[in-house]
Amino acid sequence: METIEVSAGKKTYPVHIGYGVSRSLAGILEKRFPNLTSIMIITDETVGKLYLEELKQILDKPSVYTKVVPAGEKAKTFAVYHDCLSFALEKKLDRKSVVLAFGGGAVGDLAGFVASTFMRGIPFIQIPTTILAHDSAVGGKVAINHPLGKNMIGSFYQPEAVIYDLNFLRSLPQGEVRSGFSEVIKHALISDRDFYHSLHHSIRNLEEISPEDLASHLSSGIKVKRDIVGQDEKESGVRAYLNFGHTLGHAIEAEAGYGSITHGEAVAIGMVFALRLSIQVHSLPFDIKGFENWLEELGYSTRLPAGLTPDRLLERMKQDKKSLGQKVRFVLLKDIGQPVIQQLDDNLLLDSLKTF
Ligand SMILES: NC(=O)c1ccc[n+]([C@@H]2O[C@H](COP(=O)([O-])OP(=O)(O)OC[C@H]3O[C@@H](n4cnc5c(N)ncnc54)[C@H](O)[C@@H]3O)[C@@H](O)[C@H]2O)c1
Ligand SMILES: O=C(O)C(=O)C[C@@H](O)[C@H](O)[C@H](O)COP(=O)(O)O
Ligand SMILES: [Zn+2]
Repeated sequence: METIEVSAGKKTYPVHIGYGVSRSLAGILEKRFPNLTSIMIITDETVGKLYLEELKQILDKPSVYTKVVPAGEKAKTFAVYHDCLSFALEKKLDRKSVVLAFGGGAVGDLAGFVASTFMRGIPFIQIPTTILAHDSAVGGKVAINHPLGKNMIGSFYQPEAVIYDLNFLRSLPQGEVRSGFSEVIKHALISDRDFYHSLHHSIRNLEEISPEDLASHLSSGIKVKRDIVGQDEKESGVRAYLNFGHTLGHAIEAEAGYGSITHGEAVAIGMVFALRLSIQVHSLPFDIKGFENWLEELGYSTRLPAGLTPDRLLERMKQDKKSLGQKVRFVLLKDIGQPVIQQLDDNLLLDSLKTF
């Protein structure tokens, strides 16, 4: 097991990562919350079926209530958010209660937003169960979607701890492995040439990553995130680098319909697009063809899904949270590990989308 300390704003919390770390949950709760009154687990239908009993046995406590929400992006809606708050009120949660976010990034984002707003904020713990959640469980961005844009309703609200038991990852379907790994690639591209090259050279098949290598890649990704969030909790500057690939990625998710393409697969397409722009605008020295071939070998699509038009995607990108005055701001790379944020002209974006 490894523990990575994350400092964000005034708060520092541990990320415990390793195979079997969830066994320490009861001890962590007792130590951190001596006056705990009740626990609300928020999980989704899939994770609930697979692992809820196991989690409850580890907790072995009275006053544990479970709210099961739909799997995937369907959880990140106003209706489900409302249901969770009603459930918390019905179960008489109070300010000494704790929310446990047990699932992937969708559950983590929803549960964190519930915790951040219930009684103006009660503590929560992230217990991530996907590869992607090495990213989503750390750093305190919590949100639900709006039909007009991804993660538009949310807050910055840090968890008390992240307990990342990699044993839960064993049941992930291949598409979710791929989705999650896209954020690992993102963390490598924005931070460190060696990290990126080690992924590129060693991974030819996502099904064949050894448990040790997986733990090491996830830990490296978390450290990239820790370093950035430690400098800029609320995205007034460098935190935007974590949005590499997301300007187009989020536009694709919203335009295609939330859940019709996974977050990571949309981000992979967004990264290819951002890298192509980086070559054009900053003469980024990068073998884009080699990168695209590698992604395709791993099963990613590197082009826009059918039916999405450049005009509509540009309109979506103008609604991105990084945009200012309807001017799209992109994260580009000057080199691997050297991200920059840059306003781009609408015509350049439209032309690039048309030929993408
Ligand atoms: N807050 C952040 O910083 C941040 C960062 C990245 C992504 N996100 C958000 O995270 C979400 C994507 O996260 P995700 O990919 O984890 O999605 P997810 O939570 O939707 O999980 C993906 C699918 O895998 C299933 N699943 C989860 N754990 C499983 C397991 N152990 N075994 C089998 N199936 C399992 C889920 O039921 C779901 O169907 C998006 O909404 C994205 O916007 C947030
Ligand atoms: O933590 C961040 O900051 C990120 O941008 C991480 C992203 O991977 C993640 O998808 C995040 O939810 C996007 O944030 P948003 O502010 O663009 O909604
Ligand atoms: Zn993301």
